[in-house]
This record gives sequence, structure tokens and C-alpha cells, in this order.
Amino acid sequence: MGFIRHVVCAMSGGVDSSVAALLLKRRGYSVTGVFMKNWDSLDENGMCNTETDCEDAYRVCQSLDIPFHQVSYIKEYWHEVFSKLLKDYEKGRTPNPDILCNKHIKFNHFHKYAINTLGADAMATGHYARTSQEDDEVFEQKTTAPQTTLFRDRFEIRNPVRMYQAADLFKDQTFFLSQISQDALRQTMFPLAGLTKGFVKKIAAEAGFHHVLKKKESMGICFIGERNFESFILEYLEPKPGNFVSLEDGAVMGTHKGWFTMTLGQRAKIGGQRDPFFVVDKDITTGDVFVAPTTNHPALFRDMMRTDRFHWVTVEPPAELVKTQMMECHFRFIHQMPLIPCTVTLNMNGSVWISLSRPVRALTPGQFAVLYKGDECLGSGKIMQLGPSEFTLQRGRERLLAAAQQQEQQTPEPAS
Ligand SMILES: Nc1ncnc2c1ncn2[C@@H]1O[C@H](COP(=O)(O)OP(=O)(O)OP(=O)(O)O)[C@@H](O)[C@H]1O
Repeated sequence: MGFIRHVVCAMSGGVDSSVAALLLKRRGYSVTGVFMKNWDSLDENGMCNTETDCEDAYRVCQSLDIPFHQVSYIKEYWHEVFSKLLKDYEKGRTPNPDILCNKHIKFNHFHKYAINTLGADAMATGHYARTSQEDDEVFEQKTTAPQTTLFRDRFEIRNPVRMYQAADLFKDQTFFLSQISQDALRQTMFPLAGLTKGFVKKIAAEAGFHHVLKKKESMGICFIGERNFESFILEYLEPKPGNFVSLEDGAVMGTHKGWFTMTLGQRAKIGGQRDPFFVVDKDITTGDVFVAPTTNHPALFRDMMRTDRFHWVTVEPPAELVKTQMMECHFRFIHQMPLIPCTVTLNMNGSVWISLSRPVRALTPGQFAVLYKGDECLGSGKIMQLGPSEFTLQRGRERLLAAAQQQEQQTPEPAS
């Protein structure tokens, strides 16, 4: 028998991470529970919900008889997640703070804290996701020699660890993990990888974690909580009033306080309008928000996008893509939306073009395009640019047709 391995489990005070810690303990590891505090505020009722969450996590650790720590990443969250989120809103994009929180906080600062400060052999979370490693392989990662040269060759990683969708496909959270580093993934365990949510709840009940089971599921946006998001974000951004403009005829339909919180596809709240209108585009230089009637207006449907530099979880782009510059795989930009077949092309600067097999509604700049090959989550890139909408294409075809007809009429009689 070797010595007992030490695993640090990120504990939110929720069901999933409580059961994750319990399972790690049952597997015979020495487990430490750590609660992260990333946001410092009281909610609308003057209650600090992170305190009750922390208390809940502590009680679970007590009943498991494992050490408990609390660590604050308020500063880091502010600089690396929240300020980036505000910048994206100012550029007219709709960011995803949960993906950034996993990338910068849980799988960077927390990972380093677990391994370097607490001396753990691995970290764990209650995420529903799977990796290509067995537990024992995770522990072997620590013995790999530290990097000796200043730069690690991008193509040096042998046997990269892959990230797969969880057995419970409905609960799968790889979408939110699509930006995490290979370094962190190599030292991470997901104890819930093979379990369904229902089963996890049953384990929690049997273990007597009633205070945890009673809690409401998920608290909305990462650490900000359930409050009204629009009024919350407007506390941090200068108002940028502008007009609602009808896309179809250019008519001004009303005014708004700022386009930050308006995301493509959402219903526009236009004063005095009885019929529903939907946000289909924004012009951040003029402040115009373009709207169109009907929720499935062709101006909302597109099948092409370009990302920023794509983050591949295994570090290198798939061999097939490097070799041929093209790859067939699957795409989603919203958690739990059905996967859509797509073709990806790789650009010189590491960004990708993604061409979907059919147009989808409300592709949105700032959101992450997440790619899957089979059940492997390959990684993601932030959507920076959209291809033309169905509406634009339709109009283009109509103009071409009209021009052709006009030309036909104008064609001079052939000279005799
Ligand atoms: N405040 C926190 N402190 C420590 N770990 C956290 C915290 N918030 C989230 N985590 C970790 O990230 C995982 C996923 O968090 P998420 O917010 O998606 O909650 P969840 O899937 O509902 O899980 P849980 O039921 O454990 O809250 C958690 O299982 C936990 O390991």
C-alpha cells in the first residue's frame, strides 16, 4: 500500500460538490473541502448568500470529518472575469461569465492553490464532465518533471488528456469547461462523471445532507446570483441611450437606455408597442438597436461565424484540422442546445471559421462557440464575427433578380 493521496475538492455548498467530496472520501483519499468566495455583496434583501453557501459547505465537511478552508478570489474575479465582462458589453457583445470563471478562477487560481499551497495531488469539482484519465493517472501527473526551458513547445504535450461529456448528457457541463487549461485538466477529477443527477441526489439524501438538498438549484450567473441582471449591470456601465430602429423599413420605433443588456433574439421592450419585436442587430457607433417582428424572423438566422484564437483543450488543434485545414464536427453556443453538424476551417492566427449545416437562431458575438467530436469536447472560441443573416441573403437575391429583370427590359433591340 502506498501513501494516501490528497485531493482538494471545490465545495459550493450545493448537492453536486458535496457528493463529489463524499465519493472521494469513500474512494479512500484524504479530502480537503474548499469554499471560494468570488463576489462581495449583499443581495436585494440585505442577505449575503455566499455566507450561507459557505456555512453549508462547512457543515458537509464536518459531517464527512474532513478539513475545510475558505479562500477569497474577489480581486481576481473582479479583474479577470467581471471587468472583461463589462468590456464585452461595452463592445456590444454578450459575454459568458461562467465560462470565464472556470477558466480563470476555478481551473487556474484554485488549481494552483490546491496543488501548490495545500500540497494536493489533485483537485476535484462537482462538475458533470469526464476526462480520459483514470484516478491513478491523475496522480502520476505530479511526478512529471517541471518545465526546464523557458518556453514549452506548443506541440510537446504527449498523451494529452481529453475532456468528454458526462454520462448524464442532460447535466453535462463540458460547455462551461471548454476554456480550461490542459495543465489544470491533467490534475482534475470529476467524481460525478458517470452519475445521473437523480442518483447524486439519492446519495446526498442517504448521507444525510438535507440542508444541501433543500437548496434551490443553480444560482444563475456564476457568483452574481439571481437578482435582476439588467439593473445590476447598469450599475456598472454608463448609460448609452439610443433608438429602436425597424430593420425592415428603417423607421424609428422608440428609445432605449443602452444596448449592453440587450442580446440578439430577445424581445425588445418598446414603449407603446403592442406587437412583439425582437432584437436582431446593434450598431454600437450610433446606439441603434435594430428590431424585427416575429421571433423567427430571417434576420435572426445565420450559419457562419468566426471566433477569436480557438482554445483547444488538448492544446493542439486536431491532427485532421492541421493537415487539411478543415474538419467536420459538432457545434453549440448555448448550454444544452442540440449539437449541430458543422465544418471548421483553421486560420493562420489560430482563429476558426465555423460553417453550420443549417442556420441557427440568434448566434451572438461574445458567446462561445464550443466544438464536439463524438462525445469529446474539443474546446471553444469566442464568437467575434457573424456571417450574413438569412434576411440579408434574401434581400441580396431579390436585388440581383430585380437588377437582372431591369437589364432584360433595358436590353436594346439587337441592331439589324
Ligand atoms: N463558491 C464555490 N466554492 C467552491 N467551489 C465552487 C463554488 N461554486 C462552484 N464550485 C465548484 O464548481 C462546481 C460547479 O459549480 P456550479 O455553480 O455549476 O454548481 P452545480 O453544478 O449546481 O454544483 P453544486 O451542486 O456543487 O453547487 C461545483 O460542483 C463546485 O465543485
